[in-house]
Amino acid sequence: MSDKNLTPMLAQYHRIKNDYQDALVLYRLGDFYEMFYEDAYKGAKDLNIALTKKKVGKDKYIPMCGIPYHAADSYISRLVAKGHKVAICEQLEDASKAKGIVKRDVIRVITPGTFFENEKMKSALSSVFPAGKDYGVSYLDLSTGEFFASVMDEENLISFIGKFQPKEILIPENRKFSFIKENFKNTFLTYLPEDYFDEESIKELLSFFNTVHESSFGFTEKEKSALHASAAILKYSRITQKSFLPFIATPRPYRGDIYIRLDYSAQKHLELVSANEGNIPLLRVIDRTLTGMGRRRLKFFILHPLKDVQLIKKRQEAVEELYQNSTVREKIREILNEIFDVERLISKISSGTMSPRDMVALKHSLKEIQNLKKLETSINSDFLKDLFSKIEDFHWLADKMEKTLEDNPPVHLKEGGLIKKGVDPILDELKEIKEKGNEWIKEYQEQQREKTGIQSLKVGFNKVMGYYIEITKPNLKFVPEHYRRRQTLSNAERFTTEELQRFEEKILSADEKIKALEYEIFMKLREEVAFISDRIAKTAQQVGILDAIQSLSTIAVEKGWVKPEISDNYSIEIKEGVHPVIAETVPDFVPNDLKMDEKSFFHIITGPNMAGKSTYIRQSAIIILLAQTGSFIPAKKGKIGVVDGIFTRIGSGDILSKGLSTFMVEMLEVSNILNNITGRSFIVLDEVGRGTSTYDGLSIAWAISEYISKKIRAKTLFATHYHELTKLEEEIRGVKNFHMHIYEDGENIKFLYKVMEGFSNKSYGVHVAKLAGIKEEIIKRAYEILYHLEEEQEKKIDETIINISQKKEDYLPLFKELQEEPAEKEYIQIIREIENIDLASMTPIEAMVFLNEIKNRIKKSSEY
Ligand SMILES: Nc1ncnc2c1ncn2[C@@H]1O[C@H](COP(=O)(O)OP(=O)(O)OP(=O)(O)O)[C@@H](O)[C@H]1O
Repeated sequence: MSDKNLTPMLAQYHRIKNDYQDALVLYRLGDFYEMFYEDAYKGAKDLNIALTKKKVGKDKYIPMCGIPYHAADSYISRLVAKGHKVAICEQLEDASKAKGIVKRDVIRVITPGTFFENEKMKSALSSVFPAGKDYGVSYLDLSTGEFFASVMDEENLISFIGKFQPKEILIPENRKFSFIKENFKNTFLTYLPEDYFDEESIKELLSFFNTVHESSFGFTEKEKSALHASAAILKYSRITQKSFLPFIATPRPYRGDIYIRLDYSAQKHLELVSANEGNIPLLRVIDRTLTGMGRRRLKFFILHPLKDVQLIKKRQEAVEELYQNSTVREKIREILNEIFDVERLISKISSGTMSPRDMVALKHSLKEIQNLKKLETSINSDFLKDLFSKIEDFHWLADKMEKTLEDNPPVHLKEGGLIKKGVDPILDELKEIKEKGNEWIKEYQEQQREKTGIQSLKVGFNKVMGYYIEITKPNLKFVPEHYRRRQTLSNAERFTTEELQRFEEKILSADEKIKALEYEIFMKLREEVAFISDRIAKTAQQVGILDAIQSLSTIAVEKGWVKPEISDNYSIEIKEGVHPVIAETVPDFVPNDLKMDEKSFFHIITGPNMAGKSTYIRQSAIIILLAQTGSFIPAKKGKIGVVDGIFTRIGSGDILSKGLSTFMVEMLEVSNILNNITGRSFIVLDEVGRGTSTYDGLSIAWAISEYISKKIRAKTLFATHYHELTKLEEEIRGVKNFHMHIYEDGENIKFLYKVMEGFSNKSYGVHVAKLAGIKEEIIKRAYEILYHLEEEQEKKIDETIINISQKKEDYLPLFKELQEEPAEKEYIQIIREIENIDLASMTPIEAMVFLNEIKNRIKKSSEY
């Protein structure tokens, strides 16, 4: 449609919409935001509101739906949560004063990753830029200003996204990166033109942070792609947020290499920060933080256990100090309890969304931070000393805010009542006029009562009429002539006088001036704070770390946890460890030990269903993880030789949602583990091989166990129902059998939840079926069948195992070849497999999975 055929309003709408094709344009019309055309269909559907029509000419209508301006926030939240981008198109001039069509433009685009003021959404952005086989990746949380970037491989990238859970990921438009989509179904991908990531954008990034050289951010030459990713994230934020752009801290390198490898599966399986339905995540159980900053920092600690013994010990000393010194700990907690989320408050400053009440909250927090700073002299550990030295005292600013701002200001900026007396002489004078005005009114009312003799005469005010004199009907006969009638009510009439009108003008103009001046003074104060917001943000960060540390000390005191001994040794020893989450809900939780060293590092754990195997192997991983974050541990005693990664393969998780078969997902996860482990890793395997036929499953479980225990020698806990695996103990040094102890009394068994040496050769599956209430006659029959099968199988398996063990070379020639010339053989094998695949019958996902597997295998082979 050409502009000529459109009404002026629609022509304006089309011009604006043209620039925001990928967003829903909310077009302000009086008290409503309207959506038109396609946007109206989408909006009405996703908000479940009525789709209406707008008349745009004779017999011409277009689809429309609208949301009220004053309730827009909640509607916008719903649209953004559904993955829409929402362009807010405002009226830029007063409609009553506009000549012709009111000027309008988009003042901000809200996207899933940039809705920073919405606390529920937890919006954050990431961007990914390819760098050879690696990726530059950047993360920005606009609600706190936290901004960091790094370069990493695909596995680490998935783990990174899993840890930080950005709501929106920015990607160059010619790339697909479908592995991101596959792993993070609920994350929105935004494809951006290449120039968002180019050198020019890096220059803009540098100038935004007033620096001329990239090295000032601390990135090395090799990390250039992290800058490309950061440049895109900043550009996108600036373009979408416009004048609403909040505070953004200088980007810093995220040094993944000081942390252990904790892949995405392990984060999920161990239920660290989020859990499957019905379960509670670890973080929620151990969180004793008192501020938003602390909560975020504790979450970071849990997802980033450290590798370096010295770093762990330093943090541990801090936790220990506050553990022992209850006076200082309680004092710190008292103060933290009074501190608001300063990181969030600061981010609001430059976006202009900071309300007077936010400013009072900031003042209050800065005062409390000053009290915190006073505790510096009571602190001894290096870690806390260093932390306190970085907490800046902003009492001068808090004092200034105290002197300037009213203690209980209104919510809105333009209502007045923000600024205290004594700040500005002109403001004081105006306020005096206003106050005197109230007295004047009282006197005037008295005077008029006397003059007219009407005792019920009232001088009142309302927004529409201004000041008036109200006289009840029976007294109308006494009204003097110079009174001018303004309004008739049912039982009274309202009048004004020249004198009263003159007074009104003076008062109202004073009021307007007061509001304008108060606003100006507030904005000046806000600017002053904005000027040093990066310094305040740095202090807030330290307060967050302190909060996380005290939280670890507090939970340790509360639950009687102990400080583990951390070392570079290979061995791990945990005495009477418990699962910190399950022990909360199970009243008589049975503690268990774990002892691993060079002679016993691959533990095969057997035992019936429901006997506590999974709980035990997960609790061991969680205890090691906690120890390496510097935390105390839920045990009687612990000696932890640090691990460089925690890997898990547990349960079936979200297999169906991936559209892959159970077994395929299981094997993908195992393949990832095998590709990334070292001799210093800790592995938890729960029933690997269960998803396929018994013999396939057993063979794979057997081969994996051999590989890990012989070649890699990584500490492993393997819970399994394949009792045949327990034979490995005789075969391989370091493999040891354990079982969950059961008390057996005839047909009845009792779970004791105790891990004991040796294996259990019974699975008690039929017994569990009985517990579940399956009919007695079926249970009886099952026992009969079981008895025969067990006898048969025992014989067979024993023979087979002797054969595999003694004549492995004869039975498995390929196995032997692989061990001798692994790389070449693997390459030949891969070529053969590629020749044989039937592309036509593969889905794109299967093809991707195949390709990914090949890639991993080539990578693995080249490492031999
Ligand atoms: N140490 C313990 N002390 C007390 N109760 C426990 C202990 N460990 C586990 N339990 C209880 O037993 C239940 C089953 O534990 P878990 O899931 O670990 O068994 P499992 O042996 O892995 O079973 P399956 O083989 O069926 O997966 C837990 O939900 C918990 O209630």
